[in-house]
Amino acid sequence: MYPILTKSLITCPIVKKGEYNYFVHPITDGVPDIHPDLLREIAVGMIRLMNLENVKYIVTAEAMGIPIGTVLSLMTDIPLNIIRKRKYGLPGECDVCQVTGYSKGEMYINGINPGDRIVLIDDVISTGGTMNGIITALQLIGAEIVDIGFVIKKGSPDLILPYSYLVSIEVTDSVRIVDQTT
Ligand SMILES: O=P(O)(O)OC[C@H]1O[C@H](OP(=O)(O)OP(=O)(O)O)[C@H](O)[C@@H]1O
Ligand SMILES: Nc1nc2[nH]cnc2c(=O)[nH]1
Repeated sequence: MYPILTKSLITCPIVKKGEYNYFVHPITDGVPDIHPDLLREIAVGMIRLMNLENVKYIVTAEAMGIPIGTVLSLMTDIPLNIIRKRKYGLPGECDVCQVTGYSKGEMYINGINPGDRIVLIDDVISTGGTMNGIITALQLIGAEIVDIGFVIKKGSPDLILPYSYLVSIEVTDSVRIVDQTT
């Protein structure tokens, strides 16, 4: 179903971050480079998969949600809202606590208002820590989360809302494809 994405995953390197098996891939790291045919395959797949009806923003997290979010925005004409790792101190700025399998930090939401219909997208979900923090903050703001989509599901994340993905993987000393959406 996603031949370019699956081939790129099977061949990508793994590095250790402590005990965490971290796969290094064009879409999740920009390394070694991002090919347009891979971006196109992913964007078409995500547009087919997601409900984008009357959506005000495609919302994604800095940094690696940005390439996919940009392509989706260009293809759908829906504006992109980026949750940043930089604090601006603007009125209404909302803090997000981010915990992943290998890092902890803060992210900041600007420009989303109560009642806004939004979709959330990201390159990968692993523990679900990043997206659960984002969902909780957006629910506090009062945004309407219409749909959530990832390119890659790694392992068995625990997310507080339903979501879809293109390809599911397990990562040990290599990447194994578990399933793909059709
Ligand atoms: O489900 P989780 O365990 O939370 O992991 C998923 C998050 O990890 C990556 O971001 P990262 O914080 O590495 O930042 P980057 O996009 O700047 O590389 C990825 O872009 C997701 O946002
Ligand atoms: N590139 C990359 N990003 C991640 N985000 C969460 N887990 C991973 C991983 O294994 N690789």
